[in-house]
Amino acid sequence: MAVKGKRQPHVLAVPFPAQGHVRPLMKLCRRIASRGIKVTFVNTEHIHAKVVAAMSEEDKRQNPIQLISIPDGLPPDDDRSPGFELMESVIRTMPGNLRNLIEKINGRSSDEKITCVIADITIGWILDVTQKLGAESVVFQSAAAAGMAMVLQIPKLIRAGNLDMNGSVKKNELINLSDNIPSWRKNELPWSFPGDLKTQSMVFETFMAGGKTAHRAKWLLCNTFYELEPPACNLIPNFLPVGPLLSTNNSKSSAIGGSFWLEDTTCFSWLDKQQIGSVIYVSFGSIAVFSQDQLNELALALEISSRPFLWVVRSNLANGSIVKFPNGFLERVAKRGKIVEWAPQEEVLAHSSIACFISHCGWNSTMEGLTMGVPFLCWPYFSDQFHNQSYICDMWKIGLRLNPDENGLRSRLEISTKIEMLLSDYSIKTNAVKLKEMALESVSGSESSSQNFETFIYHLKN
Ligand SMILES: O=c1ccn([C@@H]2O[C@H](COP(=O)(O)OP(=O)(O)O[C@H]3O[C@H](CO)[C@@H](O)[C@H](O)[C@H]3O)[C@@H](O)[C@H]2O)c(=O)[nH]1
Repeated sequence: MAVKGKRQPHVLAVPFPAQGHVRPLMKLCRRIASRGIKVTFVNTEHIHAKVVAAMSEEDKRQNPIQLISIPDGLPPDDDRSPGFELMESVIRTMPGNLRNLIEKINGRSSDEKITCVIADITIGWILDVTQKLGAESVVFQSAAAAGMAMVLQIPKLIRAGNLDMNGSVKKNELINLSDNIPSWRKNELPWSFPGDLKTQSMVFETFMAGGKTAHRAKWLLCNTFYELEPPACNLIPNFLPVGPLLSTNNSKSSAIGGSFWLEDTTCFSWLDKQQIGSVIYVSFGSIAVFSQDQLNELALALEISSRPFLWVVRSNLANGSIVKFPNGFLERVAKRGKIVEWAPQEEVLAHSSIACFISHCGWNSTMEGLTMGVPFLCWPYFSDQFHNQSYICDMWKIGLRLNPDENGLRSRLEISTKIEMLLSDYSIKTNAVKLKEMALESVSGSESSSQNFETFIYHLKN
């Protein structure tokens, strides 16, 4: 309950413009809104259009948060792939656009005023602008607490000579934050863009700036739970892990919101027809791309495995080319394979027919898979995904790595062999079930993430 005479809370949420950032923040905002707090969610115009297009009419009617947009400064025909141009444009245009937006909202009436801004840590520096307009600052991390801890340690790592000013590891050594957090290797840091130093420097700079602001923020929220990564959580001041962030309803639609593509709900009737614990789910998030050779190897591995599979093949998965499958592949696997452009992933992973998850180890996929007790076959692509793989394989022991050959390819033999190894590994399955129980406990009643969320709601209202 808001205290009489106090301003009504009004939260403005600002994600970084990418699928893996928009979706978890939207899940959090839905939960906040479900507690009677007004939430306005700001996407770039380009992403706003995608998000709205992927919502059903019912979702739009039921959506408890207000969706609005600001320009991203890029020309309409830009493909807005994560990289230098997008980052540069966001840095150049977002502060001014947000200032104008907040001034406009605040000017409407005192009840409308923005009281709190939740910003993704990648663009955490915008909080320097919004704080001047009277809004409290809260930082959100859509990846692991370990990544957040790493960002906060950047100045120390530069002073110690571990990192240079481009965010590269100076001495070709491992970066270690604590004995119980997997080390980071060269090119596997959250800001790493191997082979593209210009983009990496810019991303590194924004992380550094976001980290500085985060030290001054009231709270640092994250889609993790304390029991999953205690040493990393302990390194972060004012930290409130509130994960796993799950969809708030079971309507088997895109009602969580925040999806950039229309979810193919025919997955459910297909999964219903498969045996319990039999289906290989294959999905690489929203950014990872593959060479045609690598796509062929994966397709042929799924064929060799003889198991049912559900494979998410985005139209842009083949690195700018049209996706092609090996000759006759689709016909040969037609009876046991389903290929979709975008799946309702969280619900798919929760389905009893799923046996394992071939994943790029994006943090959202990692949290969703572990919350559903699904073992992983890890295929990281860039950035934090390598560190997530270390968590999965070495720390939590709920998955296996895929090793590339001398040409950098994961061969059909490697993939099909590891699928069998994974599915016959009893200890991995047992660990996955234990972690699922831990994850679900953390969001139930009196447990850690649930309590942290209550603390945050109380703070917003009082
Ligand atoms: O068919 C699909 C495939 C994915 N998803 C969802 O899309 C999100 C994808 O997020 P994630 O698994 O984190 O992958 P990316 O899209 O690659 O996410 C980016 O953002 C993450 C969070 O910061 C980072 O961990 C990743 O490395 C980075 O690539 C998840 O919620 C999935 O459930 C679907 O709904 N349907």
